[in-house]
Amino acid sequence: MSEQSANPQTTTQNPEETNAAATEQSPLTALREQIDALDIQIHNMINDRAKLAQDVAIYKKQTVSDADAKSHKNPIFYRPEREAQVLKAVMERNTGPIADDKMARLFREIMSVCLDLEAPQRIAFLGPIGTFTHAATLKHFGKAADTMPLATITDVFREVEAGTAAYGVVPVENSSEGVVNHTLDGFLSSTLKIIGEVELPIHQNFLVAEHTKVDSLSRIYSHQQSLAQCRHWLDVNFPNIERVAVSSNGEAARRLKNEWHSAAIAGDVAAVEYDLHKLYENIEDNPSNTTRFLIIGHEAVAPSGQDKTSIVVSAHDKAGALIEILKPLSEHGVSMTSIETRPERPNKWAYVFFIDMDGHIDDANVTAAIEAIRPMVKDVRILGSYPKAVL
Ligand SMILES: O=C(O)C(=O)C[C@]1(C(=O)O)C=C[C@@H](O)C=C1
Repeated sequence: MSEQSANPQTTTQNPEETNAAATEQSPLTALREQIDALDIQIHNMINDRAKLAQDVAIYKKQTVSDADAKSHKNPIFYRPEREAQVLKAVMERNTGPIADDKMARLFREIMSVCLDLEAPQRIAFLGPIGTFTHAATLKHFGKAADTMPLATITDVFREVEAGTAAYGVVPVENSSEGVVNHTLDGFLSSTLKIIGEVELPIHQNFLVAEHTKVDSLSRIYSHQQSLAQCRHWLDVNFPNIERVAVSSNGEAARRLKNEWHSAAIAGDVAAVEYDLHKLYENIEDNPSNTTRFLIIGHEAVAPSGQDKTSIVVSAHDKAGALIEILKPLSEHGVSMTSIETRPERPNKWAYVFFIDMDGHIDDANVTAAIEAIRPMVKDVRILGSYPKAVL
C-alpha cells in the first residue's frame, strides 16, 4: 500500500481460496474476511489520527509566540511528555492478548509516523548504523525518524547544538560497565538539555552472512565491550577462534560482507541492517545487562506525571561537601536515583556531581531542594526534567 493511498474500500484474496470459497467457505476464509474488515477500520482510523496530528501541527505553528517568531524559532513539534503519556495509557488500558510492551511499540510507530507528518525530525546518534545506540534511537523515536549516525559523542553534541539535528541520542550508563564519561563530560561544555531517556536490554547475537562457511570459522569481530560481555559463552562454544576488537558492533557486522570465515557479535539492528543471520541468540553472559541512553535537545520538557530531573553540581573543595549537598533532597522528600562524580576540568582535584532525582523541576519540592543546594556550592545547573523511560 503506498503512503498516499487512504481509505481502502476493497480487499484482495488469494485466487485458490476464492475458488474453494465458491463451493463452501472455509473457516480460514471466514476468519480472513473478518481480519480484512477490521484492517479497513484500523487503516482509516490511523489516517484519521494522522489528520488530527496535522491539525495539532497547524495549531503549534499558529501559537509560536511573537518573540519566538522574531528570533526565527520553529514551533516545537516533538513533545516527549505527551508521547510518554500516550504510551503509558496504552500499556495501562491494554487487556491482551498482545503484551503491554508490544502494544505500546505499535503505538510508538504510529506516533512516529504522525510526528513525521507534522514535521520530519532529524535525530543524531552515536553511530555507526547497527549499534545499540542506533537501536535505542529507533526504540525511542520510532522508525519514521530521520536518523543520522555520527562518529563520536562529541559530534552528537555538536550537531545538535548547531541545529543540524534536532535531537541527539548518546549512551550514558551500562548496568555492568558503569557510566559513559564522554557523555557526562559533554554536558560540562554544552548548554544542551536532557529531554528524555531510553533503556535498552543488551542482547548479543552470533551473526553470520549468507556466504559464511560456518564450519570453518576462524575469527569473530565485535566491540571490545561486547566481546567482554560474551567471554564465557565464547570460551565454552568457540574457544579457538580469534577474537578481534573493532570500533563498534556495527563495524563488526559490516566486515562480514567480504569475509567467508568470520562471524560478528552484535545486536538485532545490526543483523537487519547488514542482512545477517543469527546463528545463536542472547549469547551475553549476563542476560539482565541494560544500557541507558539520554536524549539531548534544546527545549525544556513539560511535566508528564512521571519524571526525572538531572542536575550537575560544582561543589566547594572541602570535607563533607557532598553530604551537605544531599541533605536538602531528603529534607524536601525528593528521592535521588543516581549520583556520579567527574573531575571538574581544568581545575585539579575539583569535582562535579551529576545527580538524578525523581520529579519535575515544576514540582515545588524539587525546586525547593535545588534552591536550598544553590548557596552551598559554586554552581548548580539543571540539565533537564524529562519523562522516565516508558518502554
Ligand atoms: O500531541 C501532540 O503535541 C502531537 O503532536 C501529536 C503526537 C501524537 O501523534 O500523538 C505527535 C507528536 C508529538 O511528539 C506528540 C504526540
